[in-house]
Amino acid sequence: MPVLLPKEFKQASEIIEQIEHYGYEAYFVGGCVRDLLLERKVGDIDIATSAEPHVSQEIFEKVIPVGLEHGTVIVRHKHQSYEVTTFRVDDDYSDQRHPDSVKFVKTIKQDLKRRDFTINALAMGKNGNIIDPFSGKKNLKNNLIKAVGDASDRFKEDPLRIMRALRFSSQLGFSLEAKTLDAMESVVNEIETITMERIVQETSKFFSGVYVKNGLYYFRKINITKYLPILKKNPYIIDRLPANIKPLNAFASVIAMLHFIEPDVAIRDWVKQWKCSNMIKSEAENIYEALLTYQLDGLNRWLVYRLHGCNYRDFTALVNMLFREKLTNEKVKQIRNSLPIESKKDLTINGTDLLELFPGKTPGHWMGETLDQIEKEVVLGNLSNRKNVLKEWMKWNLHETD
Ligand SMILES: Nc1ccn([C@@H]2O[C@H](COP(=O)(O)OP(=O)(O)OP(=O)(O)O)[C@@H](O)[C@H]2O)c(=O)n1
Repeated sequence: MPVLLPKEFKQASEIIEQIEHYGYEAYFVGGCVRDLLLERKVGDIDIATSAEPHVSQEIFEKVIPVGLEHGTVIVRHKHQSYEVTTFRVDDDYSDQRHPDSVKFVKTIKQDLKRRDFTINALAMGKNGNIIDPFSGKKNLKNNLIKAVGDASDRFKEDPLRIMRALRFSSQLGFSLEAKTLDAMESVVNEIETITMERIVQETSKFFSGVYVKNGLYYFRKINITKYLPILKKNPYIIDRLPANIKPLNAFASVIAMLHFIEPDVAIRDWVKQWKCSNMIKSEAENIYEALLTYQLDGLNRWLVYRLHGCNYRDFTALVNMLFREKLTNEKVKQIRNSLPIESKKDLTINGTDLLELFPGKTPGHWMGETLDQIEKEVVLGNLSNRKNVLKEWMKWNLHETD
């Protein structure tokens, strides 16, 4: 029975129709078919075709040649982007892969054969008919992650697939088939050959999985910590993860959690060794600061004021995991909405006012420090954000000669 196509697939099927019109084959492939069959939210819609990239470039008006040597172009259609890739086999999935590692092949079946897991080796025609040479549908039904063909070969082609398997077990809650798991265990050391950027991407998806507890079971089982920076020297950190671990959306939150569990490993060391951006570093510090404040004082206005909005959800999850509380996102938002100011800029006084008030003083650190103090008092509700009130406060607390 063909699958009923949702709107986004119907629009994408216009691309398939167009390719077929020119006498070539084309199918939806990979994660989008898997997620459609699982009734999960579908991410990118990828298309595989017998047409070579130069043909796609001729067929479509808006084509971005993102990886011609690997057979990939992006087709823009009705304001959406679709990766269209020629049927191929690939012996090398690394970032620095050599163009010679890719060979174009004739059939969709050959293309599906080089893919990592049976649940990802599914193709679907424009009318929803499924092509499933490796029983991917059965494995989806049985919640099983099973490598296509020889598992060791699949993992040796791209050791990142070991992390992908763990990531799918965390996202989908699936089990790992015995031979697939054995193969992962026996080649797990090859993880060290992969660039940190790819490892971080997968680890981040791993910790955001709804079934992260399930994923962690396999993570521990294959001893992957032996081959990951920092964790190889401190494997106990993983054992100390909260038993009621919850999904975390951002990798910064994962770093904050790991640093909270083992404060001897600094956030800057995680960031350096896992080659993360400065943005991840500052968000990790922001969340960690909030966790420490919570541990000392509980949820207060100052904590919420300092915490970046993008971190609310993960902070709430971390509090519930690490302190076994029942904090809700709504509670945090409620406090945020009750704050008298959103940032220092909203204070009714500024540096110029300070200098006017104390003409004898020379500009310096005292100005920033005073404004910091006032900011905190206003946020905590101890001072009203009215110019005359703040001026009065300063007269009492600061002296001309200080
Ligand atoms: N190392 C890899 C990476 C990808 N693939 C294949 O390429 C498809 C697309 O890969 P990608 O977009 O990275 O992952 P998805 O499986 O689509 O999952 P998601 O989009 O959720 O990350 C996969 O389904 C799989 O068939 C593979 O065989 N080996």
